[in-house]
Formats: sequence, C-alpha cells, structure tokens
Amino acid sequence: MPSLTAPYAPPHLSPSPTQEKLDYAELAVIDLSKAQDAQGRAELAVQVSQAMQTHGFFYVVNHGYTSAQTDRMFDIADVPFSAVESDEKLLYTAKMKENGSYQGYKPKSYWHIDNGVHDQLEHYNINRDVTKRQHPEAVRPFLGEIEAFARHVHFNVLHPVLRLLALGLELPEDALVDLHGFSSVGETYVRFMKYYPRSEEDELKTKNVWLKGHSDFGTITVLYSQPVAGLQILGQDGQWKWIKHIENALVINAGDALEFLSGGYYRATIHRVVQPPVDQQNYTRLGLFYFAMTDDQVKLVPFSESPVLQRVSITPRFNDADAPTMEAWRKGRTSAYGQSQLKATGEGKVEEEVINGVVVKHYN
Ligand SMILES: O=C(O)CCC(=O)C(=O)O
Ligand SMILES: [Fe+2]
Repeated sequence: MPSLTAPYAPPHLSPSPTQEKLDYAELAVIDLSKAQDAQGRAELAVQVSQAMQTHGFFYVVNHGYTSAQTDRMFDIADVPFSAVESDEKLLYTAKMKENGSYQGYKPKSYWHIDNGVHDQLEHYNINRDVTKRQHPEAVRPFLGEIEAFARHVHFNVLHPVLRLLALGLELPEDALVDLHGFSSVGETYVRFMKYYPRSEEDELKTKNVWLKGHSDFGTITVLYSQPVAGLQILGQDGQWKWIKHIENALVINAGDALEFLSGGYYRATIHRVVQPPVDQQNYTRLGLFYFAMTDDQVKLVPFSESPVLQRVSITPRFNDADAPTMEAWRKGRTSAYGQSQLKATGEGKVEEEVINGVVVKHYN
C-alpha cells in the first residue's frame, strides 16, 4: 500500500483483459499459502514437479502481496520508461555485448527479430542489490521500494518455490535455496519491461512475433501476470498456447540453469511474445519480473545424488567437466542474444547458435 510518505508515481492504467477466445495453456495454479507446513509442501511439491516436467510453467497465487501492492509495483515499473528522457536513458544503457549483462536499459531496436525488423520493447534491469549501480534520477526515489520488492520475491516466492522443486527431486529442502543467496555474488534481478505497438509492415514481416521464442537462462523466472495478452509457450506437441491473465497471480517458469541442474528433468520451456489480440492492439504492454539465477560460481551440473534423477534416465547437456558456471552461462547468453548470425535449420523455423559449446535454439 502506498503510504502517505511514499513518492508519487503516476498510476499505471491497466487495460481490460481480452475478450477474444484464445487457445490457452492449461497450467497448474499453486496456492503458496499452503507451503507453510511440511504436509502442505509435500502436496505442492508433487504439483510443482509435475508442472515443471510438462509445461515448464505454472501459476502461483497467495504469494503475500495484495493487489494494491502489486499495482504500486506496476506504477513504479513504468517510471524508467515514461519519466526518463532518451538522453538520460543513454547514460544507463546496459553493456550487453561487452559485459554480458542486462543491468540498466535494453534499448528499443537492439535485437533482430526477422526480415530486418528489430524489436520495439525496452527494459530496465536492477540487481536485487539496488546500490550496485547508479539509476536515472526519476527512479531513485523508488529504490527502497524496489529493494523491498526484490527481498519479498526472493524470500517469499523464490525460496519457497525452490524448496518445492528440491522436494520434487527428493533432495534436502534447502538444496536449491542454498545456491540462491540474496547477498551472494550473482545477477538475480528485477526487470521492468515495456512493449510498444508496431507498424502493420513490421507485423507482417515478423509474422506478429514481438519477442522471439527463447528459454530463459537462469533457474526461475517470476512474471507478474498482466492483462495484455501476448505471451505464448511452445507445447511438447509443437503448438503455441497463450498464457491467460489471472489477477494478482504470478507466472513461474524454469530456465536453462534449472534444466541443467536437474539433468533435463525440469524443462526450460520455449516461450515468446506475439502481437496482442485485436481488442488490445493499441496498448503498450508493461511487465514486471524477477529473474533468478544461482550464485555466479555454481557449476551447472545435475544433482546426481537425487534419488529421483537416479531412477529416471536423465540427459545432461554437458559432461560434468565441461559444464559452465552460472556466470559463464548468463554472460554467454546475454552477449549473444539477438546479435549473433543465426543459422536457419530445417524449414527455417528453428535457428541455432552455439554458446559455450552448447547449441541454443531460437524459434520464430
Ligand atoms: O513479456 C513477457 O510476457 C515475457 C518476456 C520474456 O519472456 C522475457 O523477458 O524473457
Ligand atoms: Fe523469457
């Protein structure tokens, strides 16, 4: 709840959800309030494990933030875009290619989508330690709230989810939590993201793709559900399904690092963003995320002591000796994404690039 002393952020007006009948993915809804006792965690672990082995995505409700608290974070999320002039944005642009890091702005048009068309979205990324870098003047009054938000997601969402995932592997509950220290060296960060409507020509040339199909490179991504449809996930049947908006819910998915740590048992599902349906086509689309990674020095090898992984046949992506650390993987993915010359394969639908010796696929 904004208190009387909280700095003013213009209210972000959230549009009505689409009325279009879309082909939605049927994802599990995890009630996180049940994770408070061991019995509840055991039950949720079964659901979460199942979800991560199939869709790689699930919803979380009862995560501890009221709708008003979430709304306030969306108001703040718009500040780096609406309240900062382009000259000042330039000073805080992320050095993605040089440093392999998104910290700061990812400017519009940085990524190539298709047929010479570049993206029309910008994001602003803030490490959970908000003091690590300087921020635009308009963002500074909100840093305390942004850090409190990061702490909330880290301890009340990320860690509980990681405990369920560890239980799903029959590991000690804190096996994954221990790799995700809030104060450790690592890049886990808050992202604000804004998509802008595009020209008809760009829509045609990209077949309506706004953000190409990709897997996230960390362990867990926490996405705050918002009403402008566009996010789709690639099902095991090869079909794209839409993600439905649920008021004040979170959409959680696994990234590469969790896939590596679980020998592929938990899936880093490919997802993308496409043009919203007709009744939402003139809207901007504002996103609020927490991208979690393990601590930088963690080597991304499977938990071979997991009785579950011993029972099922897993397919590690690397020989243990060649496995990258979290730091190497995130830097490699960040510096190459949307920049490297991709090689079209098959019918031109999948493109591949090699990062740290591993083939990474991009889907149109
Ligand atoms: O905007 C969205 O809904 C998803 C964005 C996304 O997949 C990403 O930033 O990695
Ligand atoms: Fe993503």
